[in-house]
Amino acid sequence: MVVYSEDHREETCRRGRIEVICGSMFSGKTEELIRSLRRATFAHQRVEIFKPSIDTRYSEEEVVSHDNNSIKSTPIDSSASILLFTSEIDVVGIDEAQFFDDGLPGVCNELANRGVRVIIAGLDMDFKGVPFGPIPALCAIADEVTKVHAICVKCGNLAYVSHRTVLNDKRVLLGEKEEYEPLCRCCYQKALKEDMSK
Ligand SMILES: Nc1ncnc2c1ncn2[C@@H]1O[C@H](COP(=O)(O)OP(=O)(O)O)[C@@H](O)[C@H]1O
Ligand SMILES: Cc1cn([C@H]2C[C@H](O)[C@@H](COP(=O)(O)O)O2)c(=O)[nH]c1=O
Ligand SMILES: [Zn+2]
Repeated sequence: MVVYSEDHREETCRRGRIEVICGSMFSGKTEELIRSLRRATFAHQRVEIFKPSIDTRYSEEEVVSHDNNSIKSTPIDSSASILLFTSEIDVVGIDEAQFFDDGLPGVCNELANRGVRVIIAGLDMDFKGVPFGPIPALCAIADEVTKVHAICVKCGNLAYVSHRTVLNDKRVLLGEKEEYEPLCRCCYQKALKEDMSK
């Protein structure tokens, strides 16, 4: 039996592919990314990990999950830089991909066409429920898309969006539990109504 995310043929054969892990905040995207990249390292594959340099939330140099799991990464400003670091690499991991520019899908396609396995984690939607940055395009060109879910902090159902709990309308606002809560569709609608009446 092949367990979810343990398809060893897909993990280890050298065929290029694009895998997207998306969902709301606290849905386990980074945990899943780190797990896949660690497994690739155990399989003696050459792994390189990138994150946008604006994401300094927990660490400048590491990808860090909400549970404090971490893995070393290279912070970069532009998706084009990924191509400079990835000759002789088998697996490329990218976290917080929603913050990258629209060149990212082209870069991932080029890597996959060269035979690289590309694993991308990112928010599918912003706090307004609008598809975020290059993630929709990445989902379209991906060989595999995994949508993960947090638990709605109001009712315990599966969450689908990250509700911003502080007053700020900018699309990019780094944050954690002080600024965001994962909510299901129903609780999100209620929360938006409450926000409007404040
Ligand atoms: N409401 C929640 N639902 C699910 N997990 C949560 C929640 N709040 C905190 N967590 C923690 O967040 C972890 C996932 O963190 P992480 O992989 O960094 O998520 P993401 O990258 O999607 O934001 C979970 O393993 C869990 O311990
Ligand atoms: C919804 C939303 C989130 N952000 C920020 C908040 C965090 O710093 C990251 C998401 O991190 P995670 O690993 O998925 O928990 O993105 C934002 O800037 N704008 C938003 O709309
Ligand atoms: Zn709910």
